[in-house]
Parts: sequence; C-alpha cells; structure tokens
Amino acid sequence: MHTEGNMHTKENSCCCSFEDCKLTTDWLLSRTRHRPKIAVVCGSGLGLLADDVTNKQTFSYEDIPNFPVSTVPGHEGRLVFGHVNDKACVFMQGRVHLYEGYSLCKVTFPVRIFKLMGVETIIVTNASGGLCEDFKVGDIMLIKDHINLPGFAGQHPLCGPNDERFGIRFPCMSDAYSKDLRKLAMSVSSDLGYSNFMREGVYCMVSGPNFETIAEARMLHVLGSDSVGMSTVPEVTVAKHCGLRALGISLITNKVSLDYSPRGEGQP
Ligand SMILES: O=P(O)(O)O[C@@H]1C[C@H](O)[C@@H](CO)O1
Ligand SMILES: Nc1nc2[nH]cnc2c(=O)[nH]1
Repeated sequence: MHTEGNMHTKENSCCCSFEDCKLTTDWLLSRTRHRPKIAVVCGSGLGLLADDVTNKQTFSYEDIPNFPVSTVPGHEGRLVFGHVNDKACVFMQGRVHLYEGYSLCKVTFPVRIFKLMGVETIIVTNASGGLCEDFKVGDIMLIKDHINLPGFAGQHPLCGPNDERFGIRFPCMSDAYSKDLRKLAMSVSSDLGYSNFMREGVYCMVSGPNFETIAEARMLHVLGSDSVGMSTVPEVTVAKHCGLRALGISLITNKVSLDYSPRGEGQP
C-alpha cells in the first residue's frame, strides 16, 4: 500500500501510542506529588488563569518527553500543577495548534496524559471570533456544541487504528460538553455578577492560520456557528473519547466581519 502523504494509514497512523502516553504519564507521576482531578487548557492570552494556583509545581513542555512545544506568542508552554480552592488541578499554560504543523494526534496528546494521570474533568478555553451578531468583544461563550470543520476533511485526532484502552471506535459526540458543568458555570457567573456578558453557543473549528474571508464567515454563520477559532474541538473530541467530562469556554476577542459594506479598505 502506498502511504506517503497520508498520515492516517495503518503504517503511519499514530505518533502517540498508548505506550508513548504511558511513558510521559509515568515521567510526570514520578516527578510530582500532585494528583490533579481537573485539567485546564489555557487558550491564547489566557495563561493568567493559572496565576492564582497555590502550591505550584511547573514543567516546561520542552522538558517533558513526547510533549508538543508551543510555538505561538501568548502560549507560555508549561504545565502548572497545584491547587485552586483546595481542588487539585493542572493547567496547560499554552497549547499547540494544527496550523503550527502538529498532527492532531500530537495536539491532543496532553489530554490523554491527563486521563492517565487520573484527571476526571477538563476545562478547555480559547480566544475566538464572534459570528453571532449579538455577541460583543469581551463576552464569554460557554460552548454547548461544536462543528469540526477539519474533521469533515479527514483531519481528525481519532483517525487511524482505535486503541480501546483509550475509548471506543465510534464515540458519541452529541453530549461532548457537559450540561451539568455548563449549568454550574452559568450559576457561578450569575453569583459573580457576570451574567451580562455570559453567552452560550456553537463553536466552529477551522484549521487557520488565516482568519476568515467574509464569504467563509457568512457560511459558518449560516451553518449555525456562533464563534470561530482554531482549537478546542480536537481536545474535547479526545476528552469525550476517553471519558473525561468537558467544559468549553470561549472568550470573544473580536467580531468577525459578515458584510462587505463598512470600514472598506482591502475588502472585495
Ligand atoms: O489557542 P486559541 O484557540 O485560544 O488561539 C486562538 C486561535 C489562534 O491560535 C489565535 C488567533 O488569534 O488565537
Ligand atoms: N478563525 C478564527 N480564529 C480566531 N481566534 C480569535 N479570533 C478569531 C477569528 O476571528 N477567527
């Protein structure tokens, strides 16, 4: 069989086998006493989410065997173990993306490490563009569902042979984002007085690295997307596959242009 150029064939299917994951997990477990139950993936510019962690222990991605290394500004590239309100957590200060040249298998490698370390809940955050006309810059959108656009084109982290030690061949994705966690997040934000900028919606992943053309943005909007970004979907897909509870949070950092008329320059 000819395999060149097709990373999902049997011969070249996985750069992150169960054994690779185990090696990385054991490496971390032997170097930290922390046993996190909650993992948080910090999106672009959101590394400060780990600022309030107590009893911190950090590892640079480049020191962790097999771990992918962030190449984008705003992604510090370190794992932070510690506690938030007495809950044992691990934060990824920075993630890697498909557009950096990483396979989705590598992009989602940390999620499987968290699972093997004993994590039960994952909070995945991102910076995204708002497509929903009601959204304002600075709004926080709880992700209720996603559209996996690269997945439609065969760029999917679960392509290739399925290892049942992680999860089943055909995982259900209709409930990838925990309803209970969304309810809890809404209730906590209301208690904090944040209701004015809390939203709920559908996040669409594109591969990037370019931002959308106006025609593309209109298409994504018509398809039911409320925000668009370049991450999160692979991580949540792999989290669901291996039985983690997921909460997805999108910070709306810009409004995506849906019409040709205003602010003219350079537009068709
Ligand atoms: O890691 P996230 O999804 O927050 O990063 C977003 C998408 C691109 O990497 C970058 C573009 O602004 O921010
Ligand atoms: N694709 C995409 N990613 C983003 N990340 C932050 N804003 C945007 C956006 O407008 N489009």
